[in-house]
Amino acid sequence: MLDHARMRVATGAEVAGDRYTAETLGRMLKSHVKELVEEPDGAPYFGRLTFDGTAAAGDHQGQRYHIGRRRITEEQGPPLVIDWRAPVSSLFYRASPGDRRGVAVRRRYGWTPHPPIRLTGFEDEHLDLGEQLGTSSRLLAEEIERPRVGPMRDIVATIQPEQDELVRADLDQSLCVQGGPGTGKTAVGLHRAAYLLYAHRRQLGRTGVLVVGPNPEFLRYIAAVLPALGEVDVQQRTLEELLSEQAPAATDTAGTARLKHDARMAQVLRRALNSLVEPPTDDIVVADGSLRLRVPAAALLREISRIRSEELPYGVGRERFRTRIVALLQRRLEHHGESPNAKWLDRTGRARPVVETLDACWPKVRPAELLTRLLGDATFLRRAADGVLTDPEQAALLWARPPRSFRSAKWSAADLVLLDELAGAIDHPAGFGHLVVDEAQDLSPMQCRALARRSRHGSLTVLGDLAQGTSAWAATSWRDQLTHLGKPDAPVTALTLGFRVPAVVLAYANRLLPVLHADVPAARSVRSDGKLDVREVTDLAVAAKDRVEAALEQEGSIAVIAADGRVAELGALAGDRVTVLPATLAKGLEFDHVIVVEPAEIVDAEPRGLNRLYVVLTRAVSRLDVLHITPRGD
Ligand SMILES: Nc1ncnc2c1ncn2[C@@H]1O[C@H](COP(=O)(O)OP(=O)(O)OP(=O)(O)O)[C@@H](O)[C@H]1O
Repeated sequence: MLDHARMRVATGAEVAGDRYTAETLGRMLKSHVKELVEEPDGAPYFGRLTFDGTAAAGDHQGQRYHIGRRRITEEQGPPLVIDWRAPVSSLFYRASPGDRRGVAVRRRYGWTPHPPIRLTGFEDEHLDLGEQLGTSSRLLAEEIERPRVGPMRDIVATIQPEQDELVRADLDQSLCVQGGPGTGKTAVGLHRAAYLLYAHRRQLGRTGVLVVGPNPEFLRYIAAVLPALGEVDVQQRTLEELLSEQAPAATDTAGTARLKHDARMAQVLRRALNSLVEPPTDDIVVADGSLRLRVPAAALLREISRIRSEELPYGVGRERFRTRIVALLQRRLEHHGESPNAKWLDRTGRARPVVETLDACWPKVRPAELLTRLLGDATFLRRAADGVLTDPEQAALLWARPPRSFRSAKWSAADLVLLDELAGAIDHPAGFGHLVVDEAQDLSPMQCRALARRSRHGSLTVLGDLAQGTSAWAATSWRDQLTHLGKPDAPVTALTLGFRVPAVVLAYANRLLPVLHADVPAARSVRSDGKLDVREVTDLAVAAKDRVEAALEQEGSIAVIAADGRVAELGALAGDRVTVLPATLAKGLEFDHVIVVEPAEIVDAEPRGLNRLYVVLTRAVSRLDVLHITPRGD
């Protein structure tokens, strides 16, 4: 393919007609070559389907196809390798002896994990003879047991049938995946993004796909998956990055933050906005040549109430009001036997009396301006919050020392969410065609609304685990969370097969489940390997050092995870393969060997500390060491 593409660059330059066409064509061909050259050095294919000659095989009777990350073609003839996302490839993931649709043999290929890429073996399933390996596939086991070095990898070669169903769900289908630790939620979400881009390239090229993750560390870990699948145009952001370019410059107390994240705040903000709309005090009079066109205040008031009943975004309402005023003036003009043109309409919309009425009755407003007023002016807040927030709640919202102007206001993280709500109530933000939301159990109702606004005309893939909820507002029901996300009817599917955490480690962590206040099915591991070592020690730092040294004798990544307050003291253990990680940043990550230092401290550090511990204990791919001084039951 590369040779052909290069040749085309050469001939293209010679044969193209005028200079402009030649240049455009040349650029196009060159970027194609660049794309091919930059293709990550991966296995050219990972699977093969052999169809039988029966009618069930349909168009594929007697055919044999190789399946890979990308389609590979020669200049002519059928493709040598079919894209894993093509319709026929779904049989590679889903065909079974009971429902084989003409597939006689499924073959999986194994390759060396690093360049130079060499084929190491293959594995056949004769579906026509009733063979099915399922999760006992040796190549699947090798793939999931392979040491984790560097960033997260794609799973195209081993996507499981229940994962594939989620990956290939229709674009207009929003869905929610409740999955225990390591069941592949993140992997499914990323592969779904890649699949949707393949199946709806044009539509999504226009509207965009966005992946939202909990923090920058997590995004760095997953960043390479989509590019490895050839998709470089997906935006991957934290919610904070999505909502605001500014970083928070103030902090709220826990209680105030919680209140600001409460869904009732949306109502308060909406009421504050609406309270800016005032009835007109005077008629509008516009001079037009010798005519004086008048619209009575009563008519203006009627228009205002009509527009308000439509519940448009505030800014759209203001423009609608302008249009209606102009229409009323136009009617007066026509009354005098004149018919106005577009220029007249435009000019009148900007005429001083019209703008004055508009500014008086439906003033322009900036989110920061309004929020400053709301948090700084007890009377204004009371008007907006009366009957929605209690008196103590209102008092908790008010700034102790209001800033001089909205320009010098210092916003907390929660304030930035409120500002986004206001911006969205003034004018709808641009949305995405599809949004993948990871760790969605941790989103507050107000954060959910921010995402709902951005997917009004698109669909959502919502991923999470109620048992791993650690925020103060963590969800306890997916139905409620989906309602805040604007997709109340999205089906919730559970994934329970764990691909990361070995059975012995998962069984240990799952003992926490009954106290996590989450009604979720326990995950069970497909991995029987792995090691768990729980030790009572006398000196945590010395013990941690000792465990790190032992861990370094084996292959793979190592993480020392401790309560945030203890991390500094362990910092010196960090090294080439060793990460020292505060418990609050462990979410979504994975390491071959995890050393947890003093679980009791992790639990005590925050209100949902037990859930945090559950997250921390389930980061291990192969080995988990738990070091503790404090005896705590088990
Ligand atoms: N079908 C599969 N084949 C091979 N590996 C898989 C498969 N599904 C998931 N994995 C691997 O299992 C690990 C866990 O997957 P992932 O991080 O997507 O799980 P998760 O459900 O998001 O976990 P958590 O909730 O703990 O963050 C990853 O390394 C992923 O590549």
